[in-house]
Amino acid sequence: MPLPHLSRNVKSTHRGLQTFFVSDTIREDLLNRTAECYRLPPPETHVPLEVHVYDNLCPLDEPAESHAPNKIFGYPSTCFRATSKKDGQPYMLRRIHDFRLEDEQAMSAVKAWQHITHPNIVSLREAFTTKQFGDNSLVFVYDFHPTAVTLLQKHFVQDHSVLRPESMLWSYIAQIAAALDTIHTNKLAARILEPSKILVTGTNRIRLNGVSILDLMTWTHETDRATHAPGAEPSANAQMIAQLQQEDLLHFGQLIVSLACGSLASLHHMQESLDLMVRQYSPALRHMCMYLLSRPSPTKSMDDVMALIGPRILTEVSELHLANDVMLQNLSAEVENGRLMRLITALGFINERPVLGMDSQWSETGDRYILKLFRDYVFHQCDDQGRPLLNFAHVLTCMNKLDAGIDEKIMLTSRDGQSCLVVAYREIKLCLEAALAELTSRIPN
Ligand SMILES: Nc1ncnc2c1ncn2[C@@H]1O[C@H](COP(=O)(O)OP(=O)(O)OP(=O)(O)O)[C@@H](O)[C@H]1O
Repeated sequence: MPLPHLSRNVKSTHRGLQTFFVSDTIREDLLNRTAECYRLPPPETHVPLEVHVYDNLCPLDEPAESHAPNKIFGYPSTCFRATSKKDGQPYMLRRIHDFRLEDEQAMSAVKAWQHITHPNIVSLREAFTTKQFGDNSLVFVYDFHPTAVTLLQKHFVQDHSVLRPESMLWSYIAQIAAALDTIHTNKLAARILEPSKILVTGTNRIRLNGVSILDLMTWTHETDRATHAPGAEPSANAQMIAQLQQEDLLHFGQLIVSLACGSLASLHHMQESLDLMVRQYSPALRHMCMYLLSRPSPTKSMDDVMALIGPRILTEVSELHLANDVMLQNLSAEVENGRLMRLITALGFINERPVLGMDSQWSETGDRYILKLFRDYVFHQCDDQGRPLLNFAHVLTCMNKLDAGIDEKIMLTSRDGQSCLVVAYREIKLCLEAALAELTSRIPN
């Protein structure tokens, strides 16, 4: 019988430990993510103890001397990781400083975004106003993606242009297009497609960050008031959305050009940048950018963009399936380990238990004696010279066989070497179940 997650052609003693566990890269990534969720703020950081239903605030931005207005929002903005007191989960709080929301009705602008769940959009949870920062602040709450960096941090911090692999660009394009398609279908516009407002996690997974902020902020400004006001012409709002969607397509094109040329300055000399793209990339990529950068028109839409991406979406889908297979493989190894952990715990409950009821010999007698010898057989093996053998593969193989309760027999020897027992894993499994049942029956109600 093939044992779970053990290769059939390799001797158990020759298999590396990594066969039995989640891969080092994935483990390290997950550990870093967990650490990031619990990272403490640097000493002397002044943050409120709690804001609305969130506490444990930890700043995510670099410490700044002063809070200059953010270029995108027009107001200073700072980001925090914080823990929700409602569900204990970490969230990302974006505070817009010193922003007075004139009309609570403006909050309706975030409602439409709260319903959007998309793998390439950072989900918006809620927005609220607060005085807990000592001013009138507006706060947007998003999902927290530990260890995320922005596209700006990942691709534009160096002071020289670096060309990007085309496959990576198409992957970004497919993901951004998927996000925009959902946004536009929901009669909304992203409005912000800036490298500093796109998050990257893992290898190349990206998410649009900061959705809804401009919708809410401009709602309170005179420009939007008329279109959102009760009784306003519905077509006025639809027109405005259509215009903002066209701007999304332009910004999308600019983003690709700057990524392809490896510099934000490339947008200041567009013709030169497009010429560079002709030399370095496929005609399809340039064609895509030309379409996105073309003059807005009622017929220009995400549908056409999707058609232009065409077969490259299949590459993206295949890559995702492959990544999913790897994850599933890693997950199954960990599920096996969880199962074995339960068996080892059961042995721990029984072995060396000093007393059960009035019986001080319980763990040394009957079925339990076999379990004690089995424990020695699994964990306390020595070589000919009596030196300890720490063979993980042996432990896992034994525990897998015990779990399966197979008929294979093994020889168990007492510590003094005076007695030997030949028992099948099936019998050891029965002993374990019986001893555990006896322990369970003693648990007070
Ligand atoms: N939802 C999130 N989950 C995890 N980290 C986030 C999230 N949103 C932002 N961050 C991190 O917080 C930091 C600040 O984000 P922000 O959007 O302010 O970027 P920025 O580069 O400081 O841009 P700006 O100059 O516009 O303030 C970034 O390092 C970013 O990676």
